[in-house]
Amino acid sequence: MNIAVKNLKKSFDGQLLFENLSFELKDGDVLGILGKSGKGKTTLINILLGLEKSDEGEVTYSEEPCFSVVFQENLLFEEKTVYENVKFVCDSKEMILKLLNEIGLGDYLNSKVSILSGGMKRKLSLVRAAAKEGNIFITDEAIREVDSVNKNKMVEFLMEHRGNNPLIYITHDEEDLKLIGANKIIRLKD
Ligand SMILES: Nc1ncnc2c1ncn2[C@@H]1O[C@H](COP(=O)(O)OP(=O)(O)OP(=O)(O)O)[C@@H](O)[C@H]1O
Repeated sequence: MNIAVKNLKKSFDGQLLFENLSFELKDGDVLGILGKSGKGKTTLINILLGLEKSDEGEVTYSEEPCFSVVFQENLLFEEKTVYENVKFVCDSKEMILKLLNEIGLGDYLNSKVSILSGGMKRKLSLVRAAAKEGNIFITDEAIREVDSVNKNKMVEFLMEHRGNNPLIYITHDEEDLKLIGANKIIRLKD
């Protein structure tokens, strides 16, 4: 999968977030998008996902994109169980159990999401993205709300399960970006 982003421009109510933003991604690439709060990180991925329109520019995919996404907000079904949440994107019970065990949620299969801690919900969001057979991985602050041991574990999990698909990794944290080892970085500033 190749992604070509050309001359993107986006502003809201006269506030310019970015312009002339261009980059290309291919299989294996890890793109870090770094920027403080409000600089347009989520807007940029919404444009890539087709949820938001850019003012100018274009995004081209070499094949039909299928996104595995960890959204900034977990967007989990709080009243459904851990298992059911992953089942929405994956038919293989074996795969679901394997992924949940790997990330350390194996004991919570039948627990409602609403009883999980913030970090556990983050892990579940990551499992759901990994369980989906996509060809692009996008994560927005994937490893927030967890301690450093769990951060390392989640990064390892993410890197294993994205396979060779391009990964777009959004964060406001330089240290998190180092952990992920991005080979391309975009810094959104004023
Ligand atoms: N639909 C919208 N209408 C108007 N303004 C918007 C809209 N979406 C985002 N904005 C504004 O655009 C700016 C960038 O928002 P965005 O959510 O992309 O930032 P971010 O870098 O992801 O921030 P954070 O790290 O806090 O999530 C903010 O000032 C926000 O208020």
